[in-house]
Order: sequence, then structure tokens, then C-alpha cells
Amino acid sequence: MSQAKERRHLFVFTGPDGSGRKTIADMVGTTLELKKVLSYTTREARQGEQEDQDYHFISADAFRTEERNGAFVETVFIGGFYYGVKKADIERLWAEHRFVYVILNPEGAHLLKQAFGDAVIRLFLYADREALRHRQLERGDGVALVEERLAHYEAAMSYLPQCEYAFENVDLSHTVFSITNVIEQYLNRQLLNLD
Ligand SMILES: Nc1nc2c(ncn2[C@@H]2O[C@H](COP(=O)(O)OP(=O)(O)O)[C@@H](O)[C@H]2O)c(=O)[nH]1
Ligand SMILES: Nc1ncnc2c1ncn2[C@@H]1O[C@H](COP(=O)(O)OP(=O)(O)O)[C@@H](O)[C@H]1O
Repeated sequence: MSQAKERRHLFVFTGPDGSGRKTIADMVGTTLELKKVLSYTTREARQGEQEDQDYHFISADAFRTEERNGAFVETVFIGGFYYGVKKADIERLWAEHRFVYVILNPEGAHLLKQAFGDAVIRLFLYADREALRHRQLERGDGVALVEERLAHYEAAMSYLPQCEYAFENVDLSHTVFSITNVIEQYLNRQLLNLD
């Protein structure tokens, strides 16, 4: 049995806030039938968000207990809330699906790369600052929240060179097409290696 036959990948969609990570990850994920690793967060669900579909929404106490127990492979504290990904969730999905994806900020992407090495493929999405401002306001986010996120724009952009792939997300369907093609190459490689 070749080693490649057992190869697993975790595709991490990252980039600055509002760059289209969630929209694109879920479109590509649906097209290619990839399984999504859900984060845990202590923030409230926003309108339209659903438990176990967008995030696992948990209390700060529950989060801290799980963190003490070593359940999270990475955690961040952003805007007064905790976010984290559980190692067991990744491994559970990997037991049945070789290809899974997750949506994270660059800090989280970096920590997952450290934890899982070559299995992690980072797809960095970006657009210029004004486009991100416009899209987040259109999405219905408040001006203060959008400006607070944009304050981290340069820091997030500085992570681009470390990622395996980067895509300027100008035209949504074009970006989805490009990323689908990249991931399909991994899927096809996998199929070829089965022979
Ligand atoms: N490192 C890390 N970042 C996360 C996690 N879950 C979400 N994020 C990122 O945390 C940031 C804040 O998320 P939030 O403001 O709630 O916006 P959202 O993008 O609409 O979910 C976004 O950049 C998310 O992509 C996680 O588990 N770990
Ligand atoms: N290429 C694009 N052109 C215009 N709007 C876009 C494009 N890509 C994404 N959007 C929109 O921008 C907003 C931010 O995208 P989202 O996926 O929520 O970003 P993120 O998860 O990175 O914060 C959403 O309302 C989304 O529909």
C-alpha cells in the first residue's frame, strides 16, 4: 500500500475578515463534498447563524473547562470572545473523510500548520481594504466592528507569503472556480495513487 493512499488533508481558508472565506469555503466544500470542521465560540449566534452549522456556540465556562482539559488544538481570543478548534473533531472527520476544511483567521491557520504540518493546505483569500469595508457593511456589520477588523488588515495580509496558495477574491465565481480546481488536483492525485 502506498503511503499516498493514506494521505489526509485539512484545507484551511484564511485571510483578512470579509475576504470571502466563509462564502467561498462553503461553496467549494459543497461542490466537492468536503466535510467542515466547526469551531467552538463563546460569542452569541448572529441572526441567520445556526448551532452546529456555523459554529458550536458554548459558554465561556464550558470553553475554559475544555481548554484546561487540552481539547483544543488552537484557540484565540478576539473581540472579547474565545474561538477554538478541537483536535478530536478533526480526527473524527479524518477517520471517515480524507479531505476536510476549516475557516480560520491567520493566527489559527498558523497554529494548525504547526500541529498538522504537511496535511494542512492554507488557502489565503484577500481583496483590497476598500472592498473589504464595503462587503462587510453590505453584509450588515456595524461600522465600529468593521473598522476594528480593518485595523488588523495589514497584520492579516502579512501572512499571505507563508500560505500554500493565495487568491485575490475580486469576482466570486472566478475565485470559487480557481480554488475548486486546486483542491480537485489533490483529489485526483489521491485517486491516481490508488492504482
Ligand atoms: N484561530 C481561530 N480563528 C477563528 C476560529 N473561529 C473563527 N475564527 C476567526 O475569528 C474571527 C472572528 O470571527 P467573527 O467576528 O465571529 O466573525 P465571523 O467570520 O463572521 O465568524 C474571524 O476571522 C474568524 O474566521 C477558531 O476556531 N480559531
Ligand atoms: N468576490 C466578491 N465580490 C463581492 N462580494 C463578495 C465577494 N466574495 C464575498 N463577498 C461577500 O462579502 C461578504 C464577506 O464574505 P464572507 O464570506 O462573509 O467573509 P469572511 O468569512 O472572510 O469574513 C459576504 O457578504 C459575501 O457574500
